Amino acid sequence: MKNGGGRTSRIRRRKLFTSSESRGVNESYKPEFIELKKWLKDRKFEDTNLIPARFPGTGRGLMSKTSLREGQMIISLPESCLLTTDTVLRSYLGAYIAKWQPPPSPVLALCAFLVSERHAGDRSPWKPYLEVLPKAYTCPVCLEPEVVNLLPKPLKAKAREQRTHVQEFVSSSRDFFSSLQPLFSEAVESIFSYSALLWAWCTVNTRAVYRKRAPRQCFSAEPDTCALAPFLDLLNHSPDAQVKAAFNEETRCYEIRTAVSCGKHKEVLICYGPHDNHRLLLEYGFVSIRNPHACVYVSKDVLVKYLPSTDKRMNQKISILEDHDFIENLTFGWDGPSWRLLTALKLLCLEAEEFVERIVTHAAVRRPALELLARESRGNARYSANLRYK
Ligand SMILES: C[S@@+](CC[C@H](N)C(=O)[O-])C[C@H]1O[C@@H](n2cnc3c(N)ncnc32)[C@H](O)[C@@H]1O
Repeated sequence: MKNGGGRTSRIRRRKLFTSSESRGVNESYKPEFIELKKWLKDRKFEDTNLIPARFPGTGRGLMSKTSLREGQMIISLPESCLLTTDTVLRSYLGAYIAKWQPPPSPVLALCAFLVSERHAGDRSPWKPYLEVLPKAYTCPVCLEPEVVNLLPKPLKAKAREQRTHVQEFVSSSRDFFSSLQPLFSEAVESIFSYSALLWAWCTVNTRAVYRKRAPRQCFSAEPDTCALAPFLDLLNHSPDAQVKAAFNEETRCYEIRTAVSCGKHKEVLICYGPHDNHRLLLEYGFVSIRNPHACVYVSKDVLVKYLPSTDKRMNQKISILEDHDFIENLTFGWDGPSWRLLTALKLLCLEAEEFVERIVTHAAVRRPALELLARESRGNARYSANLRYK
């Protein structure tokens, strides 16, 4: 078949891309969404202008039924719909958490509750929510080692760290799960299996909204900031989405308002944060094609490889950068090198005399010397960013 490369086929391709990106296929008729809507209504959630739909670019998300005005409330989810550590403490797990030593983390409590409720099946009051949760995830911890091996080096290292973290999270919680045995007729090992806990961990990590709770004695010192927000958690990410999202202490609802107007039948997106694609893949299992925060990580090996091998001070310079946490997260973005990368490069490129004068002989004031380099680099990074847009 001939591969069309002419002007007409380019225009056709472009049109297809634009229309398929904005048009979603309504999924609100699906039984699981009808059940979810009833469940939300029972908990005083008012109907919204949004419906579940599937989009070619982003997958399942929420679509506007009507056009939306700037500042319009699009979701107001009552506290009673949120799944938080309060929900867990009020449940049958509460007494077990309260007496367990050392205290479990807030995330462990949420994961244990999710696994236990999913195991309860039809008996779970959370069933309509559990039914719409993804069955599997695409975060690196879920990928086969051969796939992880194909990732760029710094990301590969972070993906392996994530796997180790989850494995430790599960193995260090085994005794806690054993303590829950009186609640179940089946063996807890089969209920709280690695795959069940991996699913729960990914559910919390890819879907939870930020809702800070004061520390409590029954939990470990890790911050308690995750809340699962049914329906609201169907919103996909766009780096340039403009919405305002926060828990309103007066209305006791998690509220989302548009910051700009939005057309009818468009996907409504929120911004998960100014994340680069490494972070999006690690935390959410996807990458964003036109990501203004996309960047390339520069490893220590690459830095050393392209600097003069004759520099006798290279090892000393590298260890100064390591000591001051300036060897990780060095990146090139759309605007050129980040100020961290510029700082590292400045230090590594200092001539012997200047290096001795500015850094070595002032060992006691090394931090301020580095800070000065960093400040100069911040200025340069901003300057190169401005140049790009002129
Ligand atoms: C809070 S959920 C959003 C709803 C989700 N799409 C669903 O079907 O349940 C976050 C997950 O949605 C997916 N996602 C969000 N934004 C995306 C995007 N721009 N492109 C592709 N997938 C996206 C990722 O799998 C991410 O982990």
